[in-house]
Amino acid sequence: MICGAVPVRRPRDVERALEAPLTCLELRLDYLEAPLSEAWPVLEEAAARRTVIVTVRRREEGGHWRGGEEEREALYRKLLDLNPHYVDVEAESPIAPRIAEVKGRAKLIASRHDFGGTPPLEVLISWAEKAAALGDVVKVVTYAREPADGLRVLSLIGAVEKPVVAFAMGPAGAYTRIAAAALGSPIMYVSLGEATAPGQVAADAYFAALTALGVAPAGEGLPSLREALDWIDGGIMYLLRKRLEVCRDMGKLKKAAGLPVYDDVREAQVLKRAGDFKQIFELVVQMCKAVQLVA
Ligand SMILES: O=C1C[C@@](O)(C(=O)O)C[C@@H](O)[C@@H]1O
Repeated sequence: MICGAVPVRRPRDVERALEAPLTCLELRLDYLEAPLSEAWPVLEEAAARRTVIVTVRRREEGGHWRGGEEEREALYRKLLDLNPHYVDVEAESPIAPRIAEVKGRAKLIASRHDFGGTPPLEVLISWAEKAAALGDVVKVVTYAREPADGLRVLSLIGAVEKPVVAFAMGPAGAYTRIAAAALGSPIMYVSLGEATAPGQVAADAYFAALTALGVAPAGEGLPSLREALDWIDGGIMYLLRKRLEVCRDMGKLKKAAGLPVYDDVREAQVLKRAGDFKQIFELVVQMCKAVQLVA
């Protein structure tokens, strides 16, 4: 399940997230600035229309919560009135066992986040075991200082009885966001604009990567095929935005070197390579020339 991580400061943040072609949203209420009463209607709408994870991430684990623990627990208890599919609480926090008692039908994601690094494997396993004793789903997310750190975190997937979400944050851990999906991690987090963690990949980029690797959804029937199209369209839009960024950089270099924007020979090569997509690429080339002109 690919989950859009939403920093919920005000109702509009949730309204925008509901426009994304994602079936799952993580509502990060530790960011909340508006009164809860003002956000409540759209939170109810989100819980009715999407698979929703609610969480109020504490500061010690990279969250934006600035209040006290009593207030945080009260907010969690109120959020459970939304009947969310999941509630995510840090396994280490004193409130976790109490939330586990009152969670109702919501599944508890017992989580552990280390934004400072990635501990030795035995420590990671102890975190996963503690979380498995408390929650329905285990989540361990650390920061990779080097690529090898990610391998230790990924090894938690399948290491305990409960489903495990495990990957590493940061540039060195980026590959684990793909590998974890391939290894069967049940929930993966993507950004819908503002990332909620270092190394978090934009939804469209994630679609492109998983589709390219054959890890995109391939179910039966129209809904699954429509989801696959959403993923492919997202990947196409991501790569087109990337192409425009490269063209803007090219425009700056050409201007500095006194070179013309238009290069007919290069343009002919691109359109020849486009084959059956020549008409589409004629428009793409026009867009890319336009951004070079104003670079
Ligand atoms: O735990 C996670 C994963 C995450 O930290 C990430 O790295 O994408 C983003 C958080 O919002 C979420 O609660």
